[in-house]
Amino acid sequence: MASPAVKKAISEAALQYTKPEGKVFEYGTAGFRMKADLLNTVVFAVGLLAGLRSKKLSGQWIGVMVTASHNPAEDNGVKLVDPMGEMLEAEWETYATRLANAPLESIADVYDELVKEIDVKVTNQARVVFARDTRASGSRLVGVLSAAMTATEVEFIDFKYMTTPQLHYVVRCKNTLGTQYSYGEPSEQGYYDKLAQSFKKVMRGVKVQGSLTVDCANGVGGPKLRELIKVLDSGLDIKVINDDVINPDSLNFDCGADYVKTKQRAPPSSKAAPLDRCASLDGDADRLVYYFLDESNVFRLLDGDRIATLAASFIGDLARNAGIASKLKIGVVQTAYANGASTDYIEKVLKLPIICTNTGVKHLHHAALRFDVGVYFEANGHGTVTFSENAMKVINNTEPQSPAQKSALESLQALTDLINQAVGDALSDMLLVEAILSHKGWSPKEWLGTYTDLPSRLVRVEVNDRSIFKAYDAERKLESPAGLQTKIESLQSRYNKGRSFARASGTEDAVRVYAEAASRSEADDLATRVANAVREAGSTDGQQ
Ligand SMILES: CC(=O)N[C@H]1[C@@H](OP(=O)(O)O)O[C@H](CO)[C@@H](O)[C@@H]1O
Ligand SMILES: [Mg+2]
Repeated sequence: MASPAVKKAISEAALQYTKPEGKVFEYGTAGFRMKADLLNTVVFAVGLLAGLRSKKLSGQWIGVMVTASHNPAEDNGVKLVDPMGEMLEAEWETYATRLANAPLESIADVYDELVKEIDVKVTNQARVVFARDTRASGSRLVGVLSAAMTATEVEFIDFKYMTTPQLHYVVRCKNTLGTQYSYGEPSEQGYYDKLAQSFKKVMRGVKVQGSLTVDCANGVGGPKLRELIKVLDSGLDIKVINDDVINPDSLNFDCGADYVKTKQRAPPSSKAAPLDRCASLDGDADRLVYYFLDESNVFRLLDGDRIATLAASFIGDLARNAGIASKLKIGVVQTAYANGASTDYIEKVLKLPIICTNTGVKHLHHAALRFDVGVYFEANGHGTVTFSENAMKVINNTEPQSPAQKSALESLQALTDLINQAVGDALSDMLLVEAILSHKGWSPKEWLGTYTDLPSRLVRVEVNDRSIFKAYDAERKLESPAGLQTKIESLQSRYNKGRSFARASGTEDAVRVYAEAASRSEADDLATRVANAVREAGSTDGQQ
């Protein structure tokens, strides 16, 4: 049971805030996310829960990140990070939702109910690290977070501005410090040094060709990339663009990974010439996409599926060259949004197993852990590679029998440090891509040439109640509304290589429809027809 003093402190601190009327909060795929001025009481609840989570886990460090990623500048959000740098355990999402919806007058009681229900030893230590992106509302919100933690006597460290993956990194470092699993120095500098040193190792004997233009979405990735460049002594020429963090409205405006992926075009501010290598980060630098203009000035996108295939093929080659391929189960994790051509390429050319999961990185991450080397990416650019304990052992303990084997093993070792295994990380993924392209001697054109994407279309459909759209089979099929799945299947069968599915978004009040087919017009046509069917099912079902 929480002490009366702590309960009183919670109540007093809570009453400084006002709960937005009639709003129901839910801890979704990306934590809580909404207009920043509605977030005070939610962040307060998250501060309380972070302390409880740490106490429950015997004082391990928990992270709290204040960000709304690629959303507009006026939004903000908050999410919790578990001890190994992974997303909050699913069961705790419901506790977060409960606390966030508790009336302020009784929030201390709800806190106490949770203490009993989850069986938290309140006398345990609680330790939390937090950081925020560059949104103007961030400083107010970390103030609220600190108030909740002060009331509940939680020890905390404010890491100020950080990218989301940097915070995940720090959390994992804090909890592994001094153990055999030590992940690194728990500081921002420690993060840069680890990336720079491992990149240098991976790049031994190869040279980067040309320069890389990086669009930082005018978010926290800009200043952080500049810090990274200071320690990257590797011949990589990075041109930083869209790194304005002074003008608050510029964040994610006409730039960034989400803009590039959804609009299928370069940011208007980009001055890159044809065949120049370009990349875009999102607002909190956990998403990355590459692109270039071809000889005819046509925009060419290299998205998360492309990064996954590039990484899987490179790691597969290294494992073969190191003579350890038979000891490592390498696999790829995708969602239904992965382009069918990438899935085909992984199965038929790379000959690797694939797992398809629900949308949301936590699902992909979880599935990736089933492989020794799990390469996972969402098409939109979230992703990373995980290495199992067995993989680490094999990579670190195999005695090389030849110089070629030695060099492949050293590259693999360096890759395990270069890759942020805690979470998808745009800066780390970017160095990974640069290293692979350098090793292969590829420009983005050769990378694009590995396979041809099927034209695809993503449509957002607003319906009365998206909760009636219930998906199964890794969200590739719908069990309700009744009859809709049959209709979608009949529509897709009319198109060459047609594939389409619809699912309720986990982050927006809408149903997303995806369609791909052999030609642009067929993909567009299929998407439109399925979207119409969804709209119709959404409205008739509401009236029944
Ligand atoms: C099609 C799509 O891009 N969906 C995104 C989006 O999820 P939805 O559940 O589709 O709204 O936001 C998630 C969180 O950022 C991200 O993980 C996911 O990939
Ligand atoms: Mg993001």
